[in-house]
Amino acid sequence: MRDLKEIRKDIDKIDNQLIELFKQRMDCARDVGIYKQANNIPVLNEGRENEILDAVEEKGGEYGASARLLYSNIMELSRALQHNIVGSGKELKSVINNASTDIPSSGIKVAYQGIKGANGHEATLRLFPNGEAVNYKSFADVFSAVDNGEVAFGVLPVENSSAGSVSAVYDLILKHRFYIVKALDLPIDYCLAGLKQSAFEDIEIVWSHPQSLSQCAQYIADHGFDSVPFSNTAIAARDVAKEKRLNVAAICSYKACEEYGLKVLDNHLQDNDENTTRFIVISKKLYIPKDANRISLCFSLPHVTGSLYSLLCRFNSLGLNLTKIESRPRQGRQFEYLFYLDFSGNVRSENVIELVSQLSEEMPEFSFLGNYAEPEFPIK
Ligand SMILES: C=C(O[C@@H]1C=C(C(=O)O)C=C[C@H]1O)C(=O)O
Repeated sequence: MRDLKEIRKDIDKIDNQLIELFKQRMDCARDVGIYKQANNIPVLNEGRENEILDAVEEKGGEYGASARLLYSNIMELSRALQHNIVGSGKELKSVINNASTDIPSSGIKVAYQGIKGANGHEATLRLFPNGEAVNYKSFADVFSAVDNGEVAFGVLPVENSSAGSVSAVYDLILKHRFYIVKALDLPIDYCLAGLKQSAFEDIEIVWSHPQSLSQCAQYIADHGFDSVPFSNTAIAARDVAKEKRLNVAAICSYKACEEYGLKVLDNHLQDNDENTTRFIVISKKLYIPKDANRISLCFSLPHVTGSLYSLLCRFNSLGLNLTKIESRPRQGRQFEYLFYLDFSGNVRSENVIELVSQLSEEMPEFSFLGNYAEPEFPIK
């Protein structure tokens, strides 16, 4: 067995050579960048990269796979350097520089899905206390209202702490690619809302939105209730009041229960005490408030091995914290996905804007969805 001190001495010697070679390689990459800028050549050259990766894998012998991984990282870094030199992402930078900082708070209409008393209505009141909340039937209708200018903003639920993502909304975000300008994590508390003349023992059937049924799945199973999906919790409450069936109750907010003249038959039905739903605000116009701390992007991945891995490496190398990544299948394309990604940061910091600009050039179907302020903890 070799002596540990001796081996470490060798490693130090090799590292000294490696770092010199790494610097020389980066200098070459920089020169290639200068050439590319002068000759208007794109930074990424997949063919060349694949040739290099295949060659190092072959030469790497028993460490072939590791050599490939090491080189894919090195090339990622050399590309990042070249993007800086060629000034990638000019269009995006100008969009970001021209964004307004102040989101109007009054004299505006804000769309939400459902009716008065819905969680979306509550989120809208919290996000725009001085705005005019306008209700729409479906999530798609909220997007259309923003699209055709009927409203300035739309409020949509994207994720619940126990039931997960609202995938229908993600699909609409990826389709329309409006900007996200605000977000909020709203605590969600459900009651069992029945007719004034019903007693808890009469209830056999519960009506609610599928997300809410899922957040109360254990409660529903424990009581042996049959559940019926509704387009919205407040609509379920309104219809319980309208249809007057003694054995039916809605699972809805306390506000909806009161709004539609129902009686609380049971409290706090959610399986998880810390039940919250994250809402976002969509807009056709970009606003980036000064205190923005969250960035959302969407894109598809280039058809190269490890492209998701190398993307994540780039965030890691800048110390940026991903808070969400969601993949949605692309319509009509088997096993191809669009990615939606959130991370912490502000585009006014240099490393963040550089990274986003680079991705805007390299990721197919890239969109910058926004940089907005989101409280770190759920509001009370
Ligand atoms: C250095 C170049 O630019 C990029 C980086 C590469 C590398 O680091 O080897 C290879 C191809 C390009 O995607 C080049 O084009 O040669």
